[in-house]
Amino acid sequence: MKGKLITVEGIDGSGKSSLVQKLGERFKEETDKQVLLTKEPTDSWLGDSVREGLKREVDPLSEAFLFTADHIHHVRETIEPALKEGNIIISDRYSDSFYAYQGTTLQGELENPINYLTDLRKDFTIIPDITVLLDIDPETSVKRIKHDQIKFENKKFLKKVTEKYNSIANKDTNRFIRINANQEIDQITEKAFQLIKNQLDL
Ligand SMILES: Nc1ncnc2c1ncn2[C@@H]1O[C@H](COP(=O)(O)OP(=O)(O)O)[C@@H](O)[C@H]1O
Ligand SMILES: Cc1cn([C@H]2C[C@H](O)[C@@H](COP(=O)(O)OP(=O)(O)O)O2)c(=O)[nH]c1=O
Repeated sequence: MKGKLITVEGIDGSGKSSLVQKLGERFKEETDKQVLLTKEPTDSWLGDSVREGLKREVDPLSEAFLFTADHIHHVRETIEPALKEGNIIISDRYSDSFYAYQGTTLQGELENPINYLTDLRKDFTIIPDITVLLDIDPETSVKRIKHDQIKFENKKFLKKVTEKYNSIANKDTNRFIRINANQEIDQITEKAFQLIKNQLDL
């Protein structure tokens, strides 16, 4: 029995964490499968190192490898075993965050950052069965953020990340579901839930 990997993506403040919680509740109500909620950066010490890096000035290539160490750990320790068990996994961020954010921080440093980053991970990542991309204007998403802002949480940067997300999603329309995040959370949840259920035949 093979499980399903669902990922939720979008810029900071787009509503990912809220959606993951609500989707988790919906799937628990409607299926007899185990539902596992997870996230990147992870809660492990590798995730702590990533969060430490987010508070510091660090060169973007080193930072990309920190994110990648955390991702490998996440795939091996959490994703692979849960898929083997037949679980439904919902991850709050995953590799598309990496391609969109590090694709932006490495712009100008590498010739084609997204190709480089995709190639870097191709031998050990597991591609999600479906990815929900929350569409929102950075002006709106930044206003929603209540904690002290970390380095990526500014409109100019998030505009560039949005362009990267759009270009990644446009190349993989079978995997991506795009939802307008400027609606009530319950509406977003219901739309995402129905689309995922239909597409994955759950
Ligand atoms: N659909 C929505 N409409 C209005 N506010 C929202 C919505 N979804 C989330 N929020 C609020 O916006 C803030 C950021 O949401 P969160 O789910 O943490 O986003 P992310 O995980 O993408 O950073 C939180 O205060 C949350 O309550
Ligand atoms: C997983 C991942 C996150 N990030 C960034 C996005 C966020 O700005 C930051 C922390 O992620 P997160 O805690 O999910 O932030 P938020 O809840 O505000 O969306 O790390 C990357 O740059 N690359 C990655 O591969």
